[in-house]
Formats: sequence, structure tokens, C-alpha cells
Amino acid sequence: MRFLTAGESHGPKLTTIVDGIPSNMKINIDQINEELTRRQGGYGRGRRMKIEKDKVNITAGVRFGLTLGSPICLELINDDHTHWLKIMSPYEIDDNEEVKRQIHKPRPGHADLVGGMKYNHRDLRNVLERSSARETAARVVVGAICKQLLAKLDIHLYSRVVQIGKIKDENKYTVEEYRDNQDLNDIRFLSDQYVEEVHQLIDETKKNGDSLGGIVEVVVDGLIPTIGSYTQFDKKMDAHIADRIMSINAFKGVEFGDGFEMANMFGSEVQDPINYNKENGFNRDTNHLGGLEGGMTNGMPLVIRAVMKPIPTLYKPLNSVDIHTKEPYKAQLERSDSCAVPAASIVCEHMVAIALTEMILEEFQSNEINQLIDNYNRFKEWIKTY
Ligand SMILES: Cc1cc2nc3c(=O)[nH]c(=O)nc-3n(C[C@H](O)[C@H](O)[C@H](O)COP(=O)(O)O)c2cc1C
Ligand SMILES: C=C(O[C@@H]1CC(C(=O)O)=C[C@@H](OP(=O)(O)O)[C@H]1O)C(=O)O
Repeated sequence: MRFLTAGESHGPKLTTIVDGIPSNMKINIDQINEELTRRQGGYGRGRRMKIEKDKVNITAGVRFGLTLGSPICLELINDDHTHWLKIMSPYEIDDNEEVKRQIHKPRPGHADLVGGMKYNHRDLRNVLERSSARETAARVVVGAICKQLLAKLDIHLYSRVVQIGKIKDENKYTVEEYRDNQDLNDIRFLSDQYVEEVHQLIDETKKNGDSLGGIVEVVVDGLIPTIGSYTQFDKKMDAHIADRIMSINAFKGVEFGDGFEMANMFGSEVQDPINYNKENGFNRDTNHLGGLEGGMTNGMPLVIRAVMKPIPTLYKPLNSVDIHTKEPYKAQLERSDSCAVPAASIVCEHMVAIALTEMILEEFQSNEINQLIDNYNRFKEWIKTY
């Protein structure tokens, strides 16, 4: 499976082409739209999310609700585009004051300065439009299709926010607790005890013209062992997941299982001892490694954490330099979220779904969904006899 997205944040729409989804798979459009709504939520987002009502439109690759095996084309309208018709017009237009208003004071931490250098743009709008995380809505559409495919193999993904700023939920949760609690509060913490404190932190931070980041967790339940491989660097499942997560705007680190904490532990505390019994086959009592050994899933739930840096656009802007005059200035002010960690947890969940689907489709190559399910389940049964 492969996919590409196109579209500027305030352009007419986002377009995605996904190739390689097996034929005859029922696409549940309502479920895609629910995932899009989940991504739009979260305390701390800016006004833009009140303007957009993300709903997917399928224009190719699906007939009577079933995939054809041909490329699937998916669109998301940017409702905000109606306010940017002139500024974001794809057509040549006569100069006017509004259009001439260029952005030339790059925001530290955003793509503005380096993107301007790379593509030789003197108006940094030409950079920020595409570097905006608006594009992650298109990825959630792809991830939602992947989640539907994975569900047919009895693989299920959950996510939550672990930390916003310095407020951290130190509890560890079982897969069952995840499964029973996916109707999360507006900060996407599994426990309600932090809601008020986090609201206050976000409100105060916003009042100070500052922004916040945090940590998100994705858990995957139902995976068989052996997805991915130790035989080649580009077949390692952990590396592939990390790649997909690190491609999300503002993500700066990924860890699996006990992750960075492993530096403080002994080998005997980190490796998960192996048990065997007739009913469950090979199994473990612990999951310090987060479900991955040797670049392969080991049959335990995947536990993945990732860190999002604080949003770069600040209402109290940092020092910058005007790229036209080279004079020192404060960075350009753009409408912005002050905290987008809850939304980012949804994006992360969907990028993990994409990473798993890519690897599973590579390993169980099938043109048709029922063949895929048969191939996968046959292998799942065989593993039990190992
Ligand atoms: C869901 C989501 C929403 C975001 N919203 C904003 C925002 O409103 N303002 C902003 O400056 N950055 C926002 N970001 C982060 C920037 O898109 C990101 O920092 C920028 O593209 C530069 O890329 P880098 O941080 O990966 O280097 C958001 C990121 C995500 C995942
Ligand atoms: C549009 C989305 O997020 C945007 C991501 C973003 C950025 O710089 O990354 C900047 C903001 O854009 P705007 O200036 O239009 O409000 C966010 O709203 C979205 O998530 O759908």
C-alpha cells in the first residue's frame, strides 16, 4: 500500500490517493468521518476547528461501498477556503493589496525560514500552507481505512494522552481499560482527575502567549507474532512505526514499551521471560519491550509513546529576522492552536495503523480482502502449532 496527499491548509481541498487496498472491502464512511471528528477535538485548539466540519468525499476506487482494488481517491473540503479565495487562488490574478501582503518574518520552530530558503520563496505563505498540520486530516482518512482493514484481522488500536506540559498521568493501563474507555474526555487522558488542572494550564499558557506539547500513547491489541523482520533494516517493524510517527508535524521522539526508562534498568528487568502452555502457546507475563523483539511483533500488545513539542506559533512571538530587510523583528503572528496534543494522539494512532497495514499487506500479499483474511488466519493458526 502506498499513498500521497496534496493540498494547502487554506486551499480548496485536501486530496489523497491510496493504492494497494485489497478489493471487495466494505468501506464504512461514517467511521472515517467519526475519526475525522475525533482529530478535530481537544481542549486548546484555535478557532479554525470551529470553521471546519471534516467529512470525506470518495471520488474513485469504491463502488457500491466496496473497494475495487483500484486507487482510492479521497477528498476533504477546506471550509475556511471561502475566506481565502483571493489569497489562495491557483490562478493568476491582478495584484491587489490583500494578495501583496506577504509573510516575511519566519516563526522559529515552524518550517517558514528553512522552507523559504529551500524553494526560494519570498512570501513564506508558500511554505506555511503546506507545512501546516492541516495535512494530517488527510492522513487520518487513510489511517481510518487501515483501521477498518486491521479490524477484519481482529487487530484494534487505541490511543490516549499521557502528558500535557508538566501534568502527567503516571498510571499504566491494561488493554482492557483502553478498550472500555475510548470515549475520553476533551484532553484525551484516560483518567478524568487531570481535566480541570490541564484546562487551567492551557488557559494560563494561552493568556501568556505561549504554547504546550506533551506525550501520547498508542496501544495495539490482537497482533500475531512475526509481523516485520530482523533480516533487513527496512523490514524492522519498530523502525517502520517510528518513521511513520516521526513524520507527524511537531513529533520529536518515539519509544516502545519501557522506552528511555530502560537506561535505568538491568537486563533482567527489561527482557520479558517466555512461558508456554497448551491453551495459549508461547506467552509472557510482562511487556517491558512493548510487543516488539528483533524488529518483529511478538504477540504482546504494542505499546508506543511519542513526544510532541510545544506549538511553534506564539501569541507572544519570539525574536526573528525579516527575510526582506534582514532587520530583527518579532515573528509573524498567525492564528494558532495553543495545545494540539489530544488531536495529535489521534493522528499518531492513525499513522501506526498505516505502518501496520503497510507491513501486513507486504507480508500477506493478497489482491482481495477475503483472501487476505484467509491467508492471515491460516498463518495465525499455524503459529499455534509451532
Ligand atoms: C494536530 C496538530 C496541530 C498543530 N497545530 C499547530 C498550530 O496551530 N500552529 C502551529 O504553529 N503549529 C501547529 N502544529 C505544529 C506544526 O505543524 C509543526 O511544528 C510545523 O509543521 C514544523 O514542523 P516540525 O515541528 O515537525 O519541525 C500542529 C501539529 C499537529 C500535529
Ligand atoms: C487546520 C488544522 O490545523 C492547523 C495547523 C497549523 C499548523 O501550523 O500546523 C496551524 C493552524 O492553522 P490556521 O492558521 O488555519 O488556524 C491550525 O488550525 C487542522 O488540524 O485541521
